[in-house]
Amino acid sequence: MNLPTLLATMPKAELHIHIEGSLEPELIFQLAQRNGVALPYASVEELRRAYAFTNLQSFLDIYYAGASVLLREQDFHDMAWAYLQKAAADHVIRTEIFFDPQTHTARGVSMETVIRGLSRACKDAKKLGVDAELILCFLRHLSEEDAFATLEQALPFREHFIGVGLDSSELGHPPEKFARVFAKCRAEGLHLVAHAGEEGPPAYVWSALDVLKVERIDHGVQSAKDPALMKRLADERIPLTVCPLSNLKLCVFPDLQQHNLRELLEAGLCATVNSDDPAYFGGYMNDNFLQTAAAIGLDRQHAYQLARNSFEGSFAEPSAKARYIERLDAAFAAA
Ligand code: HPA
Ligand SMILES: [Zn+2]
Repeated sequence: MNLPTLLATMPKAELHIHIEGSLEPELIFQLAQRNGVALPYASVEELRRAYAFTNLQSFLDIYYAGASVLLREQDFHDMAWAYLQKAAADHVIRTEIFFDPQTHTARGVSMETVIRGLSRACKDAKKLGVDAELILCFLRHLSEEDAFATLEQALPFREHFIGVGLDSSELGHPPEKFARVFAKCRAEGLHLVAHAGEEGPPAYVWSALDVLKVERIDHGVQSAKDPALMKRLADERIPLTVCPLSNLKLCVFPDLQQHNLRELLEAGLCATVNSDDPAYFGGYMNDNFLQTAAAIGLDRQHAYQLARNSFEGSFAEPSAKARYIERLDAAFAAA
């Protein structure tokens, strides 16, 4: 089996996907019509043409505007279901999905509407052969007080999400701004992750680990600038959820050939490949794997390690992890 086919068909986990970032322009227009929401774009093509980003903030402005069409439980379900079908087609057998409740509650949509819609789609995903879980993200450009209020609204639905994360504008909003709310989440037994070192410095990765006590770093590619941090990440096998096409589209790297994924892997880090916001960045999981492999020259061993890292880095129960890895080994043995 050639490498592209192996990359596409190997079982894998996705650990970094914002569900609002899976909203395709076609679905944005359908939902706008269904809900009577006016859009500042005349057509799907015009909206797609606006997807020319120069950095994280230029993307976030359009991403939050796109989410304004989501009003009802069914809308959240339909968005997640569309993503889960794409994930299944890419041989994703486990996915841990971020959602941004503050983007919706700030518009008057209830926490219950958001969580029930997404959670129903995750349960339905079993029919597709995908184990899907939810991770609630706090928006870091808002206050910690706002994050506490969000947690309060979400706790009645505690059984519907497995952890919390931290996303949105990184620069100027270091992890330590959220020290107290993460401590509370930890006491609640929630898993903890945070975006760090996407555009921000290695210091933000250190504080995500040492102050927030996160179990995984989302992005983390700037860690390569700090040898002591690289050693820590490798020694402790702290997973990095790397998103190559996102990094390309948000100009974190000038081109995919210069992406440092290989460097991270070869330094022994638990690096993984993920899609981040696939509707905005030009590709789902297999697009990320195939384009990155071609650009930086990944081989069969890298492919195996990336898939294995994705299961190792997941929050699945040990028995489920073992089953996933058995399926991976069987796929490589047959290939
Ligand atoms: O890549 C990202 N970084 C920060 N916040 C985000 N929200 C959606 N995608 C991202
Ligand atoms: Zn992200």
